[in-house]
Amino acid sequence: MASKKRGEAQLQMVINNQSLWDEMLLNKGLTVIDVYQAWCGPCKAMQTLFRKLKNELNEDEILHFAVAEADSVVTLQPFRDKCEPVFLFSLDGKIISKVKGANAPLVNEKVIQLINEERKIATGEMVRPQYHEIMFADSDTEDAGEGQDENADEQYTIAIIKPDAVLSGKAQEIIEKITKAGFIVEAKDKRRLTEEDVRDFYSQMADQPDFEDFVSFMTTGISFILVISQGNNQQAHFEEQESELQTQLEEPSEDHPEVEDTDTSAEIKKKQDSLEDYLERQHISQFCDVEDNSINVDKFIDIFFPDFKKMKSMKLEKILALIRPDLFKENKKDVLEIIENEGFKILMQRQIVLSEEEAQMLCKEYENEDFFENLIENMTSGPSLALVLLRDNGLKHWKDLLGPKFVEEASKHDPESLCAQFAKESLPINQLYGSGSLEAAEKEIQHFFPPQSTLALIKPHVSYENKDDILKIIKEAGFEVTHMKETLLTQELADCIYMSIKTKDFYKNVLEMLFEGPSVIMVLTKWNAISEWRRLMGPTDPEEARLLSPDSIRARFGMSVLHNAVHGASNAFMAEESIRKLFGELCPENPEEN
Ligand SMILES: Nc1ncnc2c1ncn2[C@@H]1O[C@H](COP(=O)(O)OP(=O)(O)OP(=O)(O)O)[C@@H](O)[C@H]1O
Repeated sequence: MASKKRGEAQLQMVINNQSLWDEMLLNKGLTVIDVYQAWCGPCKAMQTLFRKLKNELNEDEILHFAVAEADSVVTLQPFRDKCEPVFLFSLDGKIISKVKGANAPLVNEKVIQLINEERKIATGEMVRPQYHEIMFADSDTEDAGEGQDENADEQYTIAIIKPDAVLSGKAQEIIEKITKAGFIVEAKDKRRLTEEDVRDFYSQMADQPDFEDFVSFMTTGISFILVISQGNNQQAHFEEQESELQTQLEEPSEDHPEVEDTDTSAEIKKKQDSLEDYLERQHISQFCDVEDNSINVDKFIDIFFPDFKKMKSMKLEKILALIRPDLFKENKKDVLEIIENEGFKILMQRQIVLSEEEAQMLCKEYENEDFFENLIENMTSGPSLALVLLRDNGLKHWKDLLGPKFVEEASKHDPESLCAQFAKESLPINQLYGSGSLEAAEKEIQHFFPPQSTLALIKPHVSYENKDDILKIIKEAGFEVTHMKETLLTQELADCIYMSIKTKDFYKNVLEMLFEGPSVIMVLTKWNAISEWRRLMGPTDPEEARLLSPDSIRARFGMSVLHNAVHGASNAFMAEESIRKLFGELCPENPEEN
């Protein structure tokens, strides 16, 4: 599609959406992918190496090269906004290795080694190794150079919250404490443990006299089983914990008799690293048992979460969620808080009174129920809140959180589910809705949040110094930078962008300002993009912006009415006209209504 990439197309396939990414994974043999950012483009320097490898190895069947824009592919989300190029190696449908930075010798060596292996596998000289898929950690602190199998780096702990804590409603509190301390709950399940599970997990206690009683206690009720990782932000909690521990040192109590005066900062640091120690300090270790021996952890992950590795590699999923009218009216804040605490990012939200058709579409599964008519009436009676949620494994997590569809079942078997917690008399079903599948989610999001494109411009006076800051703000606001180029505008282009002020006295000043240097011209896409971008820009006059909208771009980077940092199309007609003029046939038309 983008003509600037036409010259590269022969060497590198262009991946600019998730389905092309998924298709690429089906490539036979090895694919080397240059993951790039829209504003800096693919790594030109490495293309020389790729061309050389392509010619010298002469293995077009099993050696492919690709460029993938981090912003357009959901899987590549962890690489967004990173300045350094990243090269991924895809083999046999898995990303098995990663090289950070334009490290030509390392990439060269890896390609040659992997192609040699492929050749041997093809001739039967060697068996295909079990490749481990690497995880894409969103971390700036990883070493530059070769990325490793990040699975090997992940240290997991299994925690079991016992039935008595679940029964007394303490489980959620414990999980909240753990996450607040900076640990990450990677997977969570509620289940009644079998006798075999308990004997296996607690095998070290098997010779204790009351072990049989313990087994029967553990198997009588529901436990919570968690896979926990350390998380990068634990350091942020370190100071808090350190001061807590220092207080304990200063005021020894019966609860902490073992803490000695000689406890140093290093010792404290060691303590904050262990979940077990943390639970002990919080006096909740009697409710939650921990296993952190890596061999056992691996074994129990396979037993309790057979899909865990698959789940980890599933990456981010976008779903549509809906808070039905009664719940929206009464408990909107509580629900939104839970959504955020559960690690969902709210990408878009919109208050909407559903049409009858829309209500029927979302309630199709109940169409044969007695209460269907009542349900549709209820759903169209007032505003609902539609949300686009993003999270690792989002579809399943949202379903688990909602719990059963019917209130009766939820209250009986899953009282902690949102269905039970937020039940209302008006409906026998869950007050919250979630997409049934990823395919349904895509359609529903498209329906409720149709994407719109607008033209945006970073004016010359800030295009050099503040471009990156402004782009960061744009991305954080959820815009997709669909197209971008840096150019010195001609009068013809300026006339098109500013057609509505061409007759104004100050237009000559506007032209002068535009000719001061290159502008960054972009197509920004998201739901409601035209008005959202104008809101993000702020009022025309930066002085007014600083008063009325201090976080806006013009408030932060504008100097005067003329030098006010950014421009945005005022309406759909202007957006379409100027996009067509500046980017030609590249951009699809906006939907009728947005
Ligand atoms: N009185 C003025 N004197 C000088 N320049 C002005 C004046 N009014 C507007 N401008 C400039 O002309 C641009 C276009 O004016 P318009 O009235 O369309 O404002 P806007 O819609 O807020 O801004 P934009 O169209 O750039 O997004 C403004 O961004 C500003 O730089």
